[in-house]
Amino acid sequence: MSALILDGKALAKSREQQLQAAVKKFQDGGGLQPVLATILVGDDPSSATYVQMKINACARVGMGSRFIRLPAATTTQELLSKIDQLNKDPDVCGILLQHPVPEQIDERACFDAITIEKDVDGVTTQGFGQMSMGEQAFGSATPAGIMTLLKHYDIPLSGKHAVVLGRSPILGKPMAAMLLNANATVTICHSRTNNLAALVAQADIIVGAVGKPELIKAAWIKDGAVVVDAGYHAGGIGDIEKAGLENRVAALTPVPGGVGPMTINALISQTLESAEKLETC
Ligand SMILES: NC(=O)C1=CN([C@@H]2O[C@H](COP(=O)(O)OP(=O)(O)OC[C@H]3O[C@@H](n4cnc5c(N)ncnc54)[C@H](OP(=O)(O)O)[C@@H]3O)[C@@H](O)[C@H]2O)C=CC1
Ligand SMILES: Nc1nc(=O)c2c([nH]1)NC[C@@H]1CN(c3ccc(C(=O)N[C@@H](CCC(=O)O)C(=O)O)cc3)C=[N+]21
Repeated sequence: MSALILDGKALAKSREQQLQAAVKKFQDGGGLQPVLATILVGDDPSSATYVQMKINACARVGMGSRFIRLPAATTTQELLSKIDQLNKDPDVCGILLQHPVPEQIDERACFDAITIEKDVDGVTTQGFGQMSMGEQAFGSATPAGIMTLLKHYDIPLSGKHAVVLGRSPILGKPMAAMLLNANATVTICHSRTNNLAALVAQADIIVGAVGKPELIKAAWIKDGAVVVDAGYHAGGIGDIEKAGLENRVAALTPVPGGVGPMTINALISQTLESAEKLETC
């Protein structure tokens, strides 16, 4: 058996073409250009690269972006007042605060200061709560992108045992809630989980989001499973070891070219959705 490759790069590309047409239609109908504001605090080079990738994606589909770069020594108060300004700015329809922020900043308070209407990256407590309850809200970008990818490839989720490794506020936890809402039976593992290998061995669907290169071993994964790797490390390595998996699992996401492009795609599609809902845009 040769695994189905869940090609996030190709899917994101074709969805960008549809988005580009939708942005044009929105503007032809009298809408203003949808604008995503991205905030980067500090000078971490990989964060700067990710933000640039998001700005480039906006440009490719004809959306505007506003880039706000703040010094590493920014205080919580200063960041909160910047977010408040963007909340009130009628030209901005989405706000992205790049994670992580320097440690003196209360990241949760800053995420939660983003008005729900403009939370196109799905990071607020309110958005998470609404999404978890099955109410309308923008999903956290990475798990939302993963759900779009699974849906595109008709991966069955109902009744399946999904094992999510990682419980971070913008990845593992919302991923688990989305899979639960799609009627999967969900197990969430984290750094205190005792029997990781045995739990992974039971999984029909595995989502790796631990932030440790190849922590999840190929040998733990059963034949026929669906393998989703959100991890991204230098050298094109994910959180899941892939050796030999292509010949025995049902489907897998490549790294790179899997989850990453779908994250950006979720962000920009949700930005257009926000523009369509907001009366000011
Ligand atoms: N492609 C994309 O678009 C994106 C990719 N990423 C990637 O996804 C990965 C996860 O990111 P993120 O969620 O932000 O990371 P965090 O560091 O915030 O969270 C990591 C999670 O993994 C858990 N964990 C750590 N070590 C172990 C272990 N030994 N066994 C089991 N669980 C463990 C932690 O548990 P505990 O809670 O107990 O500490 C925590 O819940 C990273 O590789 C990151 O680069 C992230 C965002 C977007
Ligand atoms: N508030 C917030 N929201 C995020 O969504 C968020 C964040 N903070 N902080 C950092 C992580 C990281 N992240 C990535 C997005 C795309 C790729 C991506 O497209 N990667 C390409 C490879 C790119 C390359 O290196 O060429 C791929 O996987 O194919 C990777 C990582 C979003 N994040």
